Amino acid sequence: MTGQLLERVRHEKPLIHHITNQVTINDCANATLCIGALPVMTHAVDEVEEMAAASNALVINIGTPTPDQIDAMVAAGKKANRLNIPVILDPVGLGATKLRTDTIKRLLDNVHVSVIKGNAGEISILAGQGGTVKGVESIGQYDNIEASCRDAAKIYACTVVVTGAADIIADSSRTLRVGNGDAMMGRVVGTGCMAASILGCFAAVENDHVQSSAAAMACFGIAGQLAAKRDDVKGPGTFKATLMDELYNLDTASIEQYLNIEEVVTI
Ligand SMILES: Nc1ncnc2c1ncn2[C@@H]1O[C@H](COP(=O)(O)OP(=O)(O)O)[C@@H](O)[C@H]1O
Ligand SMILES: Cc1ncsc1CCOP(=O)(O)O
Ligand SMILES: [Mg+2]
Repeated sequence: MTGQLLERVRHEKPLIHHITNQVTINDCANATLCIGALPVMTHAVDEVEEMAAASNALVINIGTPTPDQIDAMVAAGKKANRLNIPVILDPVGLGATKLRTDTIKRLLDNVHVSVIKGNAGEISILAGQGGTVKGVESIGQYDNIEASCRDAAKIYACTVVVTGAADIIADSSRTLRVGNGDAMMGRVVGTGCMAASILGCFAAVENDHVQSSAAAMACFGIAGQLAAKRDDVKGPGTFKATLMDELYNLDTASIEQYLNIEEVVTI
């Protein structure tokens, strides 16, 4: 399934419209292209509805929010909803400032999102269970994060992905755990944002967003594992460049060898 979905991304080359932050915008564009889809990054209020309509998924990331950009996110999200184009939301830094809290509330009140992806702190806050986010980093221990992931999925009627050493993916009825990835992925800025881009690529080709999200996180994680093993990777700098190479070179054989997706049984 995961390998087939990757092949569909490469065959269909979905256009992934991003309205995203200034820090990792180039990383997201490259990760999208390397996995086999097409990125476009634009946030001008005057064109986002037209661009969203031409796209196969919309990724909204609030990493560096400005008033105009937030208006553009709402306009593009509403247009995507009218056309049944999946919307991925990355609530970067939710809880760190009032602007981020207000922005996520406005987005979720106005736009139906298909997938929300965040770190443990961000998702725990969304689930109403509180959390600490320092800048964009999740701080603290979240022992009930699988339950928080499910709660957030029920509240917002969507699929929720929590990233970490293992990624948790839930909707109202299923929970999956993806064990792929490497600790080096937490040592470079941008892997969380890139994960949202890859989630968009897979959501564009598969309507079951628990399946598409599990495949996306597994592929991204396997690329990270392969990059971390390479002799020419000496630290975060070479790791990040090599991660792009491994996304580009990822094949079915590596997916079959490394795939680590399990269903979490809940009572
Ligand atoms: N210790 C780890 N082991 C395996 N994968 C990791 C680890 N830390 C982060 N990742 C991976 O890195 C990506 C970004 O996750 P994370 O660091 O939690 O996001 P953020 O940058 O938003 O805080 C995800 O694909 C996640 O699976
Ligand atoms: C550092 C920073 N500040 C605002 S957005 C951003 C990038 C966050 O990147 P990621 O969460 O993907 O590591
Ligand atoms: Mg990070």
